[in-house]
Amino acid sequence: MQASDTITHLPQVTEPRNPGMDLNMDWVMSARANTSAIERRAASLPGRRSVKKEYQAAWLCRAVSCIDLTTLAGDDTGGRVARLCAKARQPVRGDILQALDMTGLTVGAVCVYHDMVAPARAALTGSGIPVAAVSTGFPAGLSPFHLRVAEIGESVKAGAEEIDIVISRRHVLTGNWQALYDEMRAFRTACGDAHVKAILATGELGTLRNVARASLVCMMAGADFIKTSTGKEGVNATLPVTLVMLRAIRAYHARTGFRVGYKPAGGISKAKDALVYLSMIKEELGDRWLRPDLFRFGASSLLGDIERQLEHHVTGGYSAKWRHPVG
Ligand SMILES: O=C[C@H](O)COP(=O)(O)O
Repeated sequence: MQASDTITHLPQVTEPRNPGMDLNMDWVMSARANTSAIERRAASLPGRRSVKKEYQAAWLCRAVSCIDLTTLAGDDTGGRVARLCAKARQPVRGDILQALDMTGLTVGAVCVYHDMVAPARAALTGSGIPVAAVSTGFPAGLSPFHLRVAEIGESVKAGAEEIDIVISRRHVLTGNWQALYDEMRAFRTACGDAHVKAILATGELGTLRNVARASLVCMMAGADFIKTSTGKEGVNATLPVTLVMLRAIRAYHARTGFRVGYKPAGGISKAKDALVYLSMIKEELGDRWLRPDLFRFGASSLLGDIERQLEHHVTGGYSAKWRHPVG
């Protein structure tokens, strides 16, 4: 028996998120992940043509609108963040966007450390693009709990509308689901009206079953999004982890009617990989999730390759066959 099997019930979740729902630890513990089946399916995905050539430009524009354009470096400056924000406002060259009839396209959000929230907010004024702040002692989440909670409040005060928190991996690794639930609840409360994305750091959680259970607990405790990684772990977003998290989101939606978003992050830098992720979302969750309010890529270097591919599509004459990927 694992430590996680000895934990009893979570408190019943009766907050607005899960009105009247009988969600408890039994449900969390029933989450399984058939690792070999998931890995087989994930391995088959990139080999297939995920999106037909004539629709790829539309899908790539959709991918752009779902990017959390990120800089999370120790040498970030106001100048670098201002340049990033200019790119966020116009992520692709104007002539390409015009040819695709996509002028006005922007990314989903700009994602920075706390100290860069104010410069980012200033640079994005009037754009409608939200600022996301990584928080709670990102990336390890090992600073004192009260400071992690306070950090959220500071970033919200500075203008962040989205907060990407990191969970304590040890709560998962020791099967202390109650502690994970309580931590997530406290972070959720500190966010107030800001959206909260729960970074699971899946590369450090040991098993896919742990990923499934941590996903459910974070959703029950109020996460608006679940996110794979900080980008700083040894292993970041992967397709098997994505399948597990998408299925947890699907199970949670089936049980509660509440749609939680998904954000793969870390190491996603190729347009063709972005298409694989989008087609997985469409297959596992449906078109409703292919929008920035429910899907984001956390990426610092994906945009360049997408822009290059869009240029090829335009010069290849595919702009005339423009089709919107979802309804
Ligand atoms: O949340 C976003 C990630 O830190 C970005 O990772 P990346 O730099 O590998 O794209």
